[in-house]
Amino acid sequence: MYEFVEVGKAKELLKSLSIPRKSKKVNIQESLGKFTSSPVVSPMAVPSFDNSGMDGYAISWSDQGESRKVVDVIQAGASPDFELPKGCAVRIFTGAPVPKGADTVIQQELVNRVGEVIFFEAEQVSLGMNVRKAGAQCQLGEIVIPSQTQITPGTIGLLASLGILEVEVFESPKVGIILTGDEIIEIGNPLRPGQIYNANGPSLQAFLEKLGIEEIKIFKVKDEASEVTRVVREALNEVDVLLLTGGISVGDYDFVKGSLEENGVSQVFYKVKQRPGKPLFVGSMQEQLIFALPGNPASVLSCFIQYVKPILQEWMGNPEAWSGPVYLPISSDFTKKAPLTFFLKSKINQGKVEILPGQESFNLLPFGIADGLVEIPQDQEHVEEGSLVAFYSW
Ligand SMILES: Nc1nc2c(c(=O)[nH]1)N[C@H]1C(S)=C(S)[C@@H](COP(=O)(O)OP(=O)(O)OC[C@H]3O[C@@H](n4cnc5c(N)ncnc54)[C@H](O)[C@@H]3O)O[C@H]1N2
Ligand code: MOO
Repeated sequence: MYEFVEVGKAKELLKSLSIPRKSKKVNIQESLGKFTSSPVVSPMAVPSFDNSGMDGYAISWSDQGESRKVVDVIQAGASPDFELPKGCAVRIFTGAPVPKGADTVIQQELVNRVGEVIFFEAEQVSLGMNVRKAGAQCQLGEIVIPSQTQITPGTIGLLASLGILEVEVFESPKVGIILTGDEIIEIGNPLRPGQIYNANGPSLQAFLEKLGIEEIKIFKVKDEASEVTRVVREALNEVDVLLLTGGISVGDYDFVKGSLEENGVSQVFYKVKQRPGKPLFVGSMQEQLIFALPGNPASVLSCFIQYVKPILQEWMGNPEAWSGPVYLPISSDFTKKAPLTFFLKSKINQGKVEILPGQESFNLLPFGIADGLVEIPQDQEHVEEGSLVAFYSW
């Protein structure tokens, strides 16, 4: 049971958790952004027949001379059952099958046609030119997409070209969000004194949707111990990953940690040497993972990006889930005193990263324009303009 761990240790603990990934078959049109859970094997050779790569004339290269008699026409979609006679050519179009006996296509720009005879210069022609051979793209049984590949529009095109209707992908976990806090009001309602709008819920929901989480359940609970325990139990019956916001600090109305323990959740770690997001709690129960995010909006978003997002990506088969930050030069000096890792809302301007004003953990203003977070390590007090800093994009 770890307490007040460094950021690196927190990530190490998360990486060591076992993740119960499941896979399912989906229609290729619904697979965009998901990761393949097994290699995709080609059910056929592609192209399945030799075909022309140009509009022109199909000939046999070994026939002698610089002219041929045109004896037929083959369109794309045709299935010719004749063999090209010696010394002859057929008019052919892009994508049309090259007939038996022909091995070379001369594009029409290189040909002078007079009546039924074509003339060309032999030195401009080479054996096999403009013929797309059967199996040139892939052979029957060949692995065309490895496991754990993210499906892009291009991948979908490839799958369709192979006649594949469904693809096996990793399922996304069901994620629950429990919002705690008597002061939290849904947008669309008037605010009474002491109340604030629920910012964490909509923002977490958007993050989850962006990651491709398909099932999201939202729960709201009053700051009352028995209620928090009841709603945690209800949520744990329904989801694979449970996120909570607020109520994880040490206040008299912070009931989340106790409620999780009462429901049998074991602590992986509690509190991280970071700002914002210090009171983060991570727990596990059988195959479920539980993240109690500190209620301040900046803490929620920082903890989500640093810890929840990579776990969810790993769950969904992304091999780059923990690949870490990119390094960019910082646009001005930065100094901190506290021996904590800082995560700072930042914007990229002309290749440099700028730390935005308003870094307090209640302040959402910089999130309006930020591109991501800069990480300043725990023991570093000063960063000089132009030096490289770790940057995590959304
Ligand atoms: N005595 C101490 N007090 C606090 C400590 C500490 O170490 N000792 N840590 C502070 C830090 S750091 C953080 S972060 C917060 C975390 O507190 P909780 O997780 O218990 O969160 P709450 O108190 O419930 O809420 C904090 C803050 O966030 C607002 N909030 C909550 N939910 C939402 C929401 N859905 N949308 C928008 N804003 C939300 C809430 O109104 C509070 O202002 O504890 C410090 N205190
Ligand atoms: O850990 Mo808190 O987010 O600094 O306010």
